[in-house]
Amino acid sequence: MTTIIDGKQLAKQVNAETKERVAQLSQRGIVPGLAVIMVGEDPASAIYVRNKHRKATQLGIKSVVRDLPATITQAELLAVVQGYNQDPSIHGILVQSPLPAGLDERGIVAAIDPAKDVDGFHPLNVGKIFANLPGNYPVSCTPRGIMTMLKSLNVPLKGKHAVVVGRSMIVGRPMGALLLNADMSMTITHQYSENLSDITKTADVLVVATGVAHLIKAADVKPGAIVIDVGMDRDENGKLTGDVDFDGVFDKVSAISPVPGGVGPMTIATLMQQTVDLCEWSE
Ligand SMILES: Nc1nc(=O)c2c([nH]1)NC[C@@H]1CN(c3ccc(C(=O)N[C@@H](CCC(=O)O)C(=O)O)cc3)C=[N+]21
Repeated sequence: MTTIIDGKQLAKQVNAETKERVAQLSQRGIVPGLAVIMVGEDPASAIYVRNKHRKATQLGIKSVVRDLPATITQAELLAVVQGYNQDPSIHGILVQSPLPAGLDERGIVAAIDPAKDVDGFHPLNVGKIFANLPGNYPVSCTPRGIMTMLKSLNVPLKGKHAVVVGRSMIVGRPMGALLLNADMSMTITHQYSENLSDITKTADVLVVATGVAHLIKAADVKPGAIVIDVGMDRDENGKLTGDVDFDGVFDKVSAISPVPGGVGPMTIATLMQQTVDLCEWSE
């Protein structure tokens, strides 16, 4: 029996908890605030931003979407970020990625107040997670959501082998850090890894975030493995699909997250959760 890790259902549970926490805060006259900065007109980004805005509003979070032209200069964008840094009604700031060419995304992210860095992309917060420092700080939402998914399975992770395919700053690297912090053995692989299949076949937990549709097939997974698919790819018919050949690996693994309905909804739920975290931590 293979468990389908239902990210949509789990996201509903997380969102219900978030909504309850927002209600508790409102009794003290506090409203968590999220500012989403979107530069240019990337259509995919526009949809994501709209979804985030809708979810935040549903949960009682104040959501501000700032649409800026692709022609904005680095200095002007920095000034917008600094405005939200100074704004006490805003607890989380997110700069939708990717930024148009010509803007230095790293420089913009580094200008966000680390205490308002709801994406967990600021180098200070990235450093903390890699150092496994105790205390309260934001963590990249997709990996944090994936940890929530893994915990929902109620299987021990300690001492097991986690393999992450992909080494991005947003998913692969922080994912590896969280799995390591959960006392797993941890391997990060990437596009230059030799004998990738030999490595993925040793994974008790396999997290795949490459952007290559159906890269991982049945021959690449260990029997009984837990597989998390972070892919957001399009198949030949333009349909959303993952980095894992879901149908092919299904019978071989113990648990797998689908695309859509897996990691995506959990990323948004975690973003909302972390907005409320930042608000509570600022009190
Ligand atoms: N600063 C920043 N922070 C982000 O968190 C961020 C970003 N930039 N840039 C773009 C990516 C992408 N991302 C997604 C979130 C949810 C779904 C999601 O909910 N997907 C649904 C389906 C969506 C569909 O059908 O197209 C699902 O997987 O079921 C997808 C993608 C957040 N991102």
